[in-house]
Amino acid sequence: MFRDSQDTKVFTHQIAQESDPMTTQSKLTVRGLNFFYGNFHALKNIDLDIPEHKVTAFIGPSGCGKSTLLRTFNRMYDLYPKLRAEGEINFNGRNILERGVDLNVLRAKIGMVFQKPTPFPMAIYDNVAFGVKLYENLSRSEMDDRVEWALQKAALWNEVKDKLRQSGLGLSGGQQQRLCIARAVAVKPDVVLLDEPTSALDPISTAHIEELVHELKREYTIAMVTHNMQQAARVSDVTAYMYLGELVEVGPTDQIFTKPARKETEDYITGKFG
Ligand SMILES: Nc1ncnc2c1ncn2[C@@H]1O[C@H](COP(=O)(O)OP(=O)(O)OP(=O)(O)O)[C@@H](O)[C@H]1O
Repeated sequence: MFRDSQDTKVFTHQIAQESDPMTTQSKLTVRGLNFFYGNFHALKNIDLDIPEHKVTAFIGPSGCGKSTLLRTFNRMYDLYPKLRAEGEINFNGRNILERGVDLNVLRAKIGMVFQKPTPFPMAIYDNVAFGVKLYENLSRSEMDDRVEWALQKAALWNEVKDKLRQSGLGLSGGQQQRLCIARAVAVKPDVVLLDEPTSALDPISTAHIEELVHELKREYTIAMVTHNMQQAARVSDVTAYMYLGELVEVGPTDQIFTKPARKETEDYITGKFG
């Protein structure tokens, strides 16, 4: 657990000693991705590799397309008519934008946590078990084990183990967000997408989630949208800067924040723009 910003710095430094994120095998490979909201061209020719077992952060001014890009990774946009993606997003040997992809399976493999905590109006236990029941036929004791495992992964078990039958809506905002993370990991995904997961949370809950993200990347690949550049610097291995639907620059987080290759990136991260 982070005690103060000094601890956060030490932790971030340790993480920075890990393998070069840009040479790590990629989990999602995006090529020539374009996205349209009706006639509006929201993502323009995106090429990007999301490295396995790393945290990739998307930054950029409001409306630049960060959330849109994240939502293409599990085709969340398919819930709405008139939205269209073209190009390739390769995941486990398949272009997930193709017809015929089973979206339920895709969303189990590429889970998503939203900006506002969204627990289901049901017991804490059932919040975690709900998705698992859709994909697996577990016995009662296997399900108990899975629920405990997921809540442990989300660093929530100790706080809720004595009240699993109480409503998830009775938890604090930070606990609710960890419950949503437990729900996402319970189905054993490969990738977890986090869309501004801490923007509705207080600093202590935010530190909890950031620490959790560090832990989760050991087993999962993480892609995260954040408005908070300090958070991107603290938490991510790779940072991607977007502007007006284009991917301006992507690279190791240390490099993007200290020696960006593009002037536009530098202007944004130094606060001259945006
Ligand atoms: N449902 C929609 N219909 C039409 N246009 C949309 C829709 N959702 C988003 N857009 C537009 O697409 C562009 C990208 O939006 P997106 O939400 O991806 O940006 P963002 O970088 O995540 O912004 P923010 O940081 O404010 O959340 C914006 O111009 C936005 O107005």
